[in-house]
Amino acid sequence: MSLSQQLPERVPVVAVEAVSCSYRDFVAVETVSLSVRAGRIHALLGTNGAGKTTLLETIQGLRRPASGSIKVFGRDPRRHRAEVAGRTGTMLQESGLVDEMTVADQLSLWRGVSVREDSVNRVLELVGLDHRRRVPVSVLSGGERRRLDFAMALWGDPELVVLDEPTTGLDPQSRRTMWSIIRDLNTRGTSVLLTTHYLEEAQHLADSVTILDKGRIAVEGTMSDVLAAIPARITFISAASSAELAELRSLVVGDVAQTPSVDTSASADTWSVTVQTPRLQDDVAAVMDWARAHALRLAQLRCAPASLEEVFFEMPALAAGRADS
Ligand SMILES: Nc1ncnc2c1ncn2[C@@H]1O[C@H](COP(=O)(O)OP(=O)(O)OP(=O)(O)O)[C@@H](O)[C@H]1O
Repeated sequence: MSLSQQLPERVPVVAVEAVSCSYRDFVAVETVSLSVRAGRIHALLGTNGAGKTTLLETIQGLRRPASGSIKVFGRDPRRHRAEVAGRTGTMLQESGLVDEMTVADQLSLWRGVSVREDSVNRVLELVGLDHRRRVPVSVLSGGERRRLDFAMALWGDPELVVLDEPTTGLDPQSRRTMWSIIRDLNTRGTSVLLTTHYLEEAQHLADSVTILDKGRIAVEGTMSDVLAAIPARITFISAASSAELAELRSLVVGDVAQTPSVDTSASADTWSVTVQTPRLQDDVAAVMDWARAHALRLAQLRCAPASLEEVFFEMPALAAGRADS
């Protein structure tokens, strides 16, 4: 069990309260609060320039917030920089790799700098770079450099891992490998704070999420609550009559939209039907009962909760809802 797991559940590993950060008179982050609970993965998302990197750097004690409070492991990360850094593995967007060194020498150098013990072989195997150990860093591909950065962040099994766009530049297979390493870490109790522009990545990995827009929180909550803010969808193609579709409207909780089907394999007079619903399970049951009662075939039937991508595109409306509440 890691030390962060020993923190009482109510004490977050990272606690950011009403933090604002400025570059001279430009406010990059405005009264943002978030927390990373022990053993959980939190995703910090946002448009370009939303303030994610500024906030991550401030959480690591590299910048002083203009106002608000930050605690990491219950400590001020600026005043207790060495202690916090000793328990945190960090992967920033810009790495501090030395091009002239071999991959293995780079990690040996890291061993000398880090307060955590580990072996070069273990971390190279973990990130799938063991076959590149003798080549200079300068010849690594962009994706391989990211993996070496990742290896340094994982050095010595830190309690908290902070990842700033960890999979940018990785091919889809390497991205999946990194996801599985992050999931494994998390299963062992490591807490993770990550930023990413890949919404599928955040949805796949994170337990909770904060979405920033121009330095302010637009959306926040557990992943399931955030996804539940947008209606789920049931879609199908059917040759239902107008009367049958009218009946469907009366049976489901959600809204029913119908358009003439563009499915060339379907016969004429078929409809593409979309049910947008806040209660997916109830409405799936209602749709199936309705189809059975009328002996209707539902072609291309799909049921899916909202994706984080849809949440992202609905962000202005969701942010307005937050402001009103
Ligand atoms: N050193 C700096 N001086 C002045 N402004 C800065 C500085 N660094 C960042 N900014 C500005 O602060 C805002 C937030 O930048 P930040 O890098 O934190 O955003 P981000 O969300 O990480 O963006 P991206 O997704 O593009 O990496 C941006 O408008 C950026 O131009």
